[in-house]
Amino acid sequence: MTATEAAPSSATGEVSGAEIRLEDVTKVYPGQKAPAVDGISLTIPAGEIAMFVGPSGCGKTTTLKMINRLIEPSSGTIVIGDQDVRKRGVDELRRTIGYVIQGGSLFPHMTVAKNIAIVPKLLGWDDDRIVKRVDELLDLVSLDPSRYRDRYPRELSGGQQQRVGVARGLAADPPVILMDEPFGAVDPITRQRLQDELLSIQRELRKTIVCVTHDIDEAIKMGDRILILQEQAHIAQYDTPDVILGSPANEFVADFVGAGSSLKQLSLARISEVELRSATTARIGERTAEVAQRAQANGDLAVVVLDDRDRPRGWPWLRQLKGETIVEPTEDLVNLDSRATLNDALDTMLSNGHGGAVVTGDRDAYLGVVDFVAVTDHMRDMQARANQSAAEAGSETGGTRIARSDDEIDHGTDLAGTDG
Ligand SMILES: Nc1ncnc2c1ncn2[C@@H]1O[C@H](COP(=O)(O)OP(=O)(O)OP(=O)(O)O)[C@@H](O)[C@H]1O
Repeated sequence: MTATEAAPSSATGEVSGAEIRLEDVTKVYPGQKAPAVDGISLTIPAGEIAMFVGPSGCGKTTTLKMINRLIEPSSGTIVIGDQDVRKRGVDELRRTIGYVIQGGSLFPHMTVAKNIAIVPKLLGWDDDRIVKRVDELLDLVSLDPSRYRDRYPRELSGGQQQRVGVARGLAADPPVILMDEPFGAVDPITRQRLQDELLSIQRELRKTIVCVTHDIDEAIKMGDRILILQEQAHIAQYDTPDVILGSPANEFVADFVGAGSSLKQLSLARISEVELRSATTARIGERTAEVAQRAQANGDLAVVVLDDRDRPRGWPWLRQLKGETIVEPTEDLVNLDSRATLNDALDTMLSNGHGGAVVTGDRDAYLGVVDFVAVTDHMRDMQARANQSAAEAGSETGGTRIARSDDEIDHGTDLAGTDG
């Protein structure tokens, strides 16, 4: 097995990605004097998500596209696993690197299944294996295979097209996936869902993912590491989100990340840190009277309806339960993945009228319900901890870092105060 043919991913969460190393990589476009990318060196550990952010024209996309040789570097070395990408045929290289761009870029004349199967077909997989893989991937990106495999891209919403784009990027189980503004073209709620789905998929697959984004909140939410670039792809800072938020390396980073970072700290805290409540659940086909009785005994006014794979399908109020048995709900329930951020949680809670949200884990399976009080309590705890570490940092170092923290804390108080 070569370094770029990773072992098939399993549900165990083992790393199936490969390390990516850039060594003094430069790109000068023909006819230009100044390099678009000027000697960047960077290591992305196997199994991590690296988010590239920076001002327009700073060289994010050029850097990304040099990894799969859509753009050839002028000098320097790029190594994936233990192989120099220049030593590999361009076609073969690209088949082992997933590539996902804005809108999914699906071929309009091909069905969803055919779009997903492009690379496996090129790799000569037999038909049975391809059919199985396509269904498995549609399932993974939360599209019911029987409903969607034979549709054409025009018969899908923007978010669904983007999901198919992600499925296509994953099709041949590549160790490395490159993404260029993958969720740039969808509305905020769909964007949040797609982000959550990608995080959930990544929890299982542990690929190495490199993703260009314009959205610093997306970078904070998704990234194990964030690369902040200045002009000509000079590195302003490359670190974990909490270090970048807590200790920006310079003014450029501080400005870029934005003032009042406690709001952004909410993007660091995950639902998985908050205590969940176990709400009354019901199965499709169960007798309504029994479900209502159970809910009343629990003091619940609504029940979470689960399908046969434990996936929440709806969250009807008791008064909405008509008929003898529980039927498949028609509402479009917005679930929260346990890796969603507290920011996402607040958005979802404010839009559904339940004062809470249904939380799911791997493969969209039901975990529990998070409510408004639990989130605001958690925010208060976070703030108390931030206060304490600011005070401790103050007694050690004094000065500017404290001023910044005070600023952050004020914003935190505002938020908790207004919404809670
Ligand atoms: N094919 C090309 N020929 C000449 N110059 C190019 C070419 N592609 C990009 N550039 C220039 O190289 C620089 C970096 O471009 P790149 O697209 O990598 O930036 P970016 O950070 O991804 O920008 P954005 O956020 O706007 O997409 C820019 O100054 C751009 O104008």
